[in-house]
Amino acid sequence: EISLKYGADRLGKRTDDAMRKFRDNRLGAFIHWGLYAIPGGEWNGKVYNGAAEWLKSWAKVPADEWLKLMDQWNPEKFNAKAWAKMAKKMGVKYVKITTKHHEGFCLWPSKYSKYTVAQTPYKKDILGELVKAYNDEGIDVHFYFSVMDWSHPDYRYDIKSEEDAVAFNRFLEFTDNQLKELATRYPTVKDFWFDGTWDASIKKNGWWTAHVEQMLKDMLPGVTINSRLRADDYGKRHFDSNGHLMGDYESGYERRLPDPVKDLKVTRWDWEACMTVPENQWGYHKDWSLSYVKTPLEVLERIVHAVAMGGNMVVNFGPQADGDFRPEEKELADAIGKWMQKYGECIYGCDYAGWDKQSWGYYTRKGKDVYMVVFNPPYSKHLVIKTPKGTKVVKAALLDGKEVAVKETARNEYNVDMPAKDPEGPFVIKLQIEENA
Ligand SMILES: C#C[C@@H]1N[C@@H](C)[C@@H](O)[C@H]1O
Repeated sequence: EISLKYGADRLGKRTDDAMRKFRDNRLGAFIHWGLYAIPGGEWNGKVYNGAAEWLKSWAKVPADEWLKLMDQWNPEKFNAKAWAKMAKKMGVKYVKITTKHHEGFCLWPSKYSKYTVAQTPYKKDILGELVKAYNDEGIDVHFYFSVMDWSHPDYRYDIKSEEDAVAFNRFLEFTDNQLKELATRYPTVKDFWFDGTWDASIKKNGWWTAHVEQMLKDMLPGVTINSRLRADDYGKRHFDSNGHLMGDYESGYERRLPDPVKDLKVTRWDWEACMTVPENQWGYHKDWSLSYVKTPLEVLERIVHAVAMGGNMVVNFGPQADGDFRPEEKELADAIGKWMQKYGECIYGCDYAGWDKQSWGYYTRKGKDVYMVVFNPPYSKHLVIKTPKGTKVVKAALLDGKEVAVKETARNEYNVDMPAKDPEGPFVIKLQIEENA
């Protein structure tokens, strides 16, 4: 291994209570909310089908013109308590909120920027209202923070001169100040999810990324930090030049998931995926017909897929400029919530089971309990199970206790019957097993 000053500072998973809670939460929601919700993907009469929160870039809008949108920021339908109730009903255990996206607009009254809610007609501290409302519902709050800031004159994409270096150091100090401000104002925050860290300017300042992780952990013991913040001495991101994960969990699975057979390496570390409901819209876009919109069933399968491989899943919501959610997102939250109400036992606190994936769906595991989450019931009406060597299946039952027949068909192979009554949707069978039998 090569020696690194700014590489991984720990090998293996964190085992403290705060990380255990992060892991056990399993299901989260993303809130992408900023000035971009006002134009919703349209600029000067042209609708852009790229990600709506990147409209400033697609339409080549100068920062000062873009930030004039602040004069229209007045979400009269915004109700933090209603947002928290919606999250509670969906069964999410945490919510990641965009404190500041690439545009530089801050959802909190930062004293280090003039582009904040305080300088809009709304005036009030939206982030503070949301932190309180979610926490009051027992939901953890995580902060999304974009290091890249299109509003700041000292931001640099690369460091090519002494002037660049001096300006970017001012920018890093500004960023430190905003992060300290967030950690001080909102001490119940449990996680920082950094984004906008791919530019050469940051990769050439790996020291700073290690400093930020340590600074936040000193201020908020137990806080978790995503791998996307980190760059090592040589600019390697997420995993250092020795292949060790930096930060507390891998955060590279954005709109994609590891393969349940070929990518089992991810089960060796903590990781969290995040997903959009349309093909690629994080912020509010007025026209979802421009791309495929995943059904609640397709969102649910991605949630189960992540947990089955020992990861978390964060489902994205892009609230409207008026502070309400679009009908499709309300319907999604309701559908997922109904399923979690009935079957959440196979998600919360669950992990990778270590059994060979079968075509009918996914396994999750919690201690001695192994769950079968069935998405694709076979024509044979038998769900084939292959157990690891020395593991026997003693009993199989639906979560309401009703048993289903299990027949051994070969060494470490079983047929589990489908329930007598068609469950009409993905369902769960809980297995009682004996290991080292
Ligand atoms: C690219 C990019 C960003 N990363 C996602 C989490 C969204 O914030 C998107 O704008």
